[in-house]
Amino acid sequence: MGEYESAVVPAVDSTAADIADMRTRGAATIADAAAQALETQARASEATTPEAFRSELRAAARTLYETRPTAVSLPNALRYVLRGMEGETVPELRAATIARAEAFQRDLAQAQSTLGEIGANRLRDGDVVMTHCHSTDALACLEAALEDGKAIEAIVKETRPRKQGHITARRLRELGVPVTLIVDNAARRYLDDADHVLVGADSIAADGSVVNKIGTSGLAVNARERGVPVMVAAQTIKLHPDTMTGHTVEIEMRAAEEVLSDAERSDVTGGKPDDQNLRVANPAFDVTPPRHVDAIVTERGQFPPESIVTLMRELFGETTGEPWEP
Ligand SMILES: O=C(COP(=O)(O)O)[C@H](O)[C@H](O)COP(=O)(O)O
Repeated sequence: MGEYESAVVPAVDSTAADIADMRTRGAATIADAAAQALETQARASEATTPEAFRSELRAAARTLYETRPTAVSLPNALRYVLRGMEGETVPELRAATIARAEAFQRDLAQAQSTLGEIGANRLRDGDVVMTHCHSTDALACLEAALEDGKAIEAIVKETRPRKQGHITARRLRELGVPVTLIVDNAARRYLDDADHVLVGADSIAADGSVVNKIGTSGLAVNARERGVPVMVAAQTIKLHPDTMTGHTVEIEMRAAEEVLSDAERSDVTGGKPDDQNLRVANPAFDVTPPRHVDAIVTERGQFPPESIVTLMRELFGETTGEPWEP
């Protein structure tokens, strides 16, 4: 344990646990919660020297960062807040960090609503949209289209194993959108009824590849074959700066129990739950190549995936490095 890790406040640990256990989930929501946790750390810090304050905030950032590896919005949020940690005294550092975290959360909400308005322009009155998982950025596009007075229907993929499609279906029903909920395996059949596939992203790589919930890439391949355009709604916080220098995005592997309960395992193994030759693979995300994506919609406009790198260079320069690095 580093010198300052013990000074990380319980609220940061509980935010980290909520992210790791997916009580807080979805890339934008994770980023928002992480910024909020750094703000809480800044407010609660009992550091008496600027060096101790900075170290505590970095330790908090590291605790948050180590929860889920795939969504780049998390390190991007941490990096953004820590870069604003400026000042010569503890009160100055505290005030600057709090202001920066608050600005981040405001900008995040604003970016989502701007993105929604841009994405809504792609949707016409009467369109049917197929969704996968639950993405607040994707829903922002649908919400803006509804506000424009367009009638929209949705085909919502259940999204195994965690069934985030239920969250999407609930939210869409709250908005008055007629929903057809389907199991993931029915997606190809129902693509014939869809005018768009609309998904979010956890990370977007410099070559325009989209990292999103497992099953997105298969959906995109089928949609391309069926001639249904694939639209990815992703705030620029989803752009992965490290991929500009050749790094790949780590795909999170989650617990076997999400796929197979203990009782099911016992059933499958004929009462031998310790059978080492029954393995469960549970990747949370996959990578959709740019050729299967029609448009990436951000708060800075809509981009063909191949040109997203120009936006990345503009926003991040050549930035890499871990968020907690001084
Ligand atoms: O893949 C997921 C969520 O996966 P999980 O449920 O494993 O977190 C979402 O499509 C993206 O995170 C975008 O969401 P948003 O648009 O809300 O950032």
